[in-house]
Amino acid sequence: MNFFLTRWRRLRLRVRKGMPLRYTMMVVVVVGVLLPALLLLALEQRISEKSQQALLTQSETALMKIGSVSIAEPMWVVDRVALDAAAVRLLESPQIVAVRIEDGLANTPVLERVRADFTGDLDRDTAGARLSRRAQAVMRNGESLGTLVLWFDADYGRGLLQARRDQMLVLVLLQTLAILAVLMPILVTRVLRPIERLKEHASALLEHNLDAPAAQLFVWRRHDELGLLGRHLGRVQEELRELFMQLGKKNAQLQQMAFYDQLTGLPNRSLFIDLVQREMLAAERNGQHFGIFFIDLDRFKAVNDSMGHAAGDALLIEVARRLREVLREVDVVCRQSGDEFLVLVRDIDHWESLGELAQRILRVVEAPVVLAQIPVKVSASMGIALFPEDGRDFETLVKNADIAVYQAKTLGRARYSFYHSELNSRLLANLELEQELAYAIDHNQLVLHYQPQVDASGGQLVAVEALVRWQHPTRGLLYPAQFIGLAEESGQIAEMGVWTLREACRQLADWTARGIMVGNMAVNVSALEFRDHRLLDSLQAALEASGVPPQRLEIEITESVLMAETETSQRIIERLRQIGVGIAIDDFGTGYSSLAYLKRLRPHQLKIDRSFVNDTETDSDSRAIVKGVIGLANALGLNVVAEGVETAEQQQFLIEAGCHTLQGYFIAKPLSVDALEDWLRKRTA
Ligand SMILES: Nc1nc2c(ncn2[C@@H]2O[C@H](COP(=O)(O)O[C@H]3[C@@H](O)[C@H](n4cnc5c(=O)[nH]c(N)nc54)O[C@@H]3COP(=O)(O)O)[C@@H](O)[C@H]2O)c(=O)[nH]1
Repeated sequence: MNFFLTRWRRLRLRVRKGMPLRYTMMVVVVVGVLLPALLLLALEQRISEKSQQALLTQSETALMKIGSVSIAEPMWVVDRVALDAAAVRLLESPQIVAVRIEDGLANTPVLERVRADFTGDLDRDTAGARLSRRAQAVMRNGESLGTLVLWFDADYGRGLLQARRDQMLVLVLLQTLAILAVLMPILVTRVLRPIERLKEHASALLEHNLDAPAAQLFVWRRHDELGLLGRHLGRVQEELRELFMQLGKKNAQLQQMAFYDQLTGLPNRSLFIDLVQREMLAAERNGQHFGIFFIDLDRFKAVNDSMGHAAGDALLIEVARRLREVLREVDVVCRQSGDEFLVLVRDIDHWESLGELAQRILRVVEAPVVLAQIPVKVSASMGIALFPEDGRDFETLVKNADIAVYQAKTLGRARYSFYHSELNSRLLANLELEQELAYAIDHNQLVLHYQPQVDASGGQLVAVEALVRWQHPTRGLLYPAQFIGLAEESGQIAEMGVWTLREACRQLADWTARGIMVGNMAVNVSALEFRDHRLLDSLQAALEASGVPPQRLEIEITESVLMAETETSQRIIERLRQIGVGIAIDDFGTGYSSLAYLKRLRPHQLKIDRSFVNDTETDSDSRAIVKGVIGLANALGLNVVAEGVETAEQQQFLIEAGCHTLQGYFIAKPLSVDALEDWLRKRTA
């Protein structure tokens, strides 16, 4: 029961949701054929029932008549054998169940015959309307001989009707099946299948599966409504395919723009982040490692500035090509920004392999690139961070790789460096110091110490060199080595230089005003400051503000300034000479000393580097170099200062070699203003 209930519910649900067309059609055909036929059948049954009832009544009347006529003669002659035979003959009629002949003669027994297959009771069944009883007088020549009683089977008529209904039902079913057999194939081929195809076609369109076979192969030749619909769908499909093709192209373009660098064609940072994050998930799952290389081109800005942006672009394109070439298929390189590239190095078997790959990258980058027909050599500095050791998220990994780049640059560029946490703390400390330096410049935490330079022959003070110190509130007195590099990197060196010039000139003016004779004032100017045309303005402002004559100011520049001589530095040197400010070449002999620039720039003084002075006691080569520099300076009419004089022997050697000026701890260390004044007082005392 439950089974049928569930089926019925399911069917109702299906019907409510919408039965497949095939079933609907079958139901329509079956119901459409079967229902009228059944109605007709029912009607016909009703009519037949009525007409048959009349026929049966007539037939019963006729049987009564025939029966009474057939028994009249045997009754007259009182032939009981013939009478019995007549009763038996009457029973042969299927309508008659029992026959009773009641003779009118006294003492003549009633003759009753019942059909052999009848098992009921005549009186009871008559009362129950299963039998109908009819009686008729038997007449002969107007005289009543007795009574004939017949019992008729009431079910006989119903049986006939039932048999007829069954036959009709079979006919109706056969007719329905015949109609189904003829109609259904026609409906299937002409309606259902085309609709099915249309449905598949529309579904394929809906799923954007424009190359699905249903959408591709079906050609509609019919000219009816379905054919028209099919052809329309075909056209829609064509138009959609065209539209999707265009959309696909546009999408690809957008993807290219959103995820790839337009200049180099490499993945951009967004795509790279995505790939690295996926790699992290996979690596975490499988317990693997991978590396992030941060590549920064060295002196790319110089190429851009000197050769133009087109050359800079060409260089980046070429570097990107080389990186792609040198990396394995599984690795991913992206352009992060400007001259910075990031590489995701997958499937690392051992750390050494990372170093080897980094080395290969450095080599390919260093191969000369021809830009505007000039072969240009660039190098790269690289930082390497490892997952998961150096970071478990993208930002940390890249930040640490960047810190390692900083380390590689600090170590002299054109190399790679692995990140380690110590680097991070050093960088953080530097960053902190960098921020504090800005505050220090504005809040008078910088001080100048002055180191005396004395005449070699007479020992008189001829100049002092101003050397900057940082009186740090918590770290104590900091020396230039601890913050000049930072100031140069952060650009704060320019501001610091302005302050130094102003303070040195102010102090010189103060000493002069107080009658303290220190000679000239030497101020160090870094290579970076020298490339900034604002140096001249601040220098002139310092001279004007203090009233110090330009001839009493000496600017110390290193050989590196002259080596990287730019238009600006050339102009500055030229202008300094015009103003009358002295130029001293610091650390002379340590760089690529060129006689050509000495001739061109005509500095007024050379300062022999203290490494040569230190070695004069032990190394004959150093002695020869010192003598050579002194000879050269004499020949060019330049003053020579020996720096780093630490012993009496060194001083003696330098005096004998003909050096003009001496500076070093043996004479005096760099001194604060008060200490210098004390030192002077003691000398004159
Ligand atoms: N742009 C600027 N650079 C500056 C400024 N002040 C200093 N500097 C640069 O820092 C360098 C280091 O300076 P400092 O630590 O002050 O060292 C000087 C002397 O202390 C040291 N010196 C002098 N005599 C001796 C000696 O006998 N032995 C020895 N071991 N060291 C000695 O030499 C430094 C001065 O040398 P130099 O400049 O070559 O004359 C300094 O070199 C500058 O480059 C600044 O204000 N601006």
